[in-house]
Amino acid sequence: MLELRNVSHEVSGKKILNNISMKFISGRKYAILGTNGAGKSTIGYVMMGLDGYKPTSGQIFLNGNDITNFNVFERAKAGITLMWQEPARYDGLTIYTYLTLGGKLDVTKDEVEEALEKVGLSPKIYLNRFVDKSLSGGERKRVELASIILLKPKFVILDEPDSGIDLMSLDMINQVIDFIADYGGTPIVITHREEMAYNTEEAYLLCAGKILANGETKQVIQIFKNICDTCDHPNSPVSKELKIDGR
Ligand SMILES: Nc1ncnc2c1ncn2[C@@H]1O[C@H](COP(=O)(O)OP(=O)(O)OP(=O)(O)O)[C@@H](O)[C@H]1O
Repeated sequence: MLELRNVSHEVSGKKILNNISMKFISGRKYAILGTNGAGKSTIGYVMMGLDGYKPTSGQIFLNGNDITNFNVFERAKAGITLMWQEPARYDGLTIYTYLTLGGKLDVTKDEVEEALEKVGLSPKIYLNRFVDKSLSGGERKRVELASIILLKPKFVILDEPDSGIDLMSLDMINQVIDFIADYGGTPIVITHREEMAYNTEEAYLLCAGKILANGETKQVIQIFKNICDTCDHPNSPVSKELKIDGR
């Protein structure tokens, strides 16, 4: 289990995250839902341990061990992965080299081709393409999803996985999310779109760095629609956390 306990994150005196507590159980599918600027990506960066995103207060635990002071490499080694909203480019690396970690990953060429097919990239066309600016943003995102299929990380934070990918591909992304849960991993989908959250089981609704609601995804989406869609002061949180029964 990955757990955030009373995590706050301040930048120049502004609380971007305010006393966040979250639990992510292995094999369960999660969404972190909220409008633009709610603090969703910041939570992803804090969980991943990126430079400059150490909690100002609070702790992060992985299977009961305090990993608050682990850096990004130590967290990656421990099984936490972040799929960026804007995936990185790796000039000079082919998709095949990238996906096999330069041959270090114990996978066959067939498995690499199968992973590419699962994300809608024809191996014949893409295997030897470079992971550089010649790939579109959506193609790079698909390559990242193929990498998740091959690496099978324990906790996968997917930051706006559908951004840059056409709507038709929502099913493909949902299949990857199911695949992660099926191998016992934990997908954590960061999104401002309820459509992207529907395939998860549990959701956290964020507003102005605070948790407004947590519970079964369908119920949290209902609250998102009732409160956030009609809110005339986005990112000014209502005063108390809404608890949903039957968690
Ligand atoms: N370094 C920083 N300095 C000042 N404000 C920051 C900094 N980083 C983030 N913020 C602010 O913190 C808030 C949360 O940002 P974050 O990127 O986590 O939101 P988000 O929910 O992921 O939004 P989006 O859906 O637009 O990606 C925003 O108001 C953002 O402007």
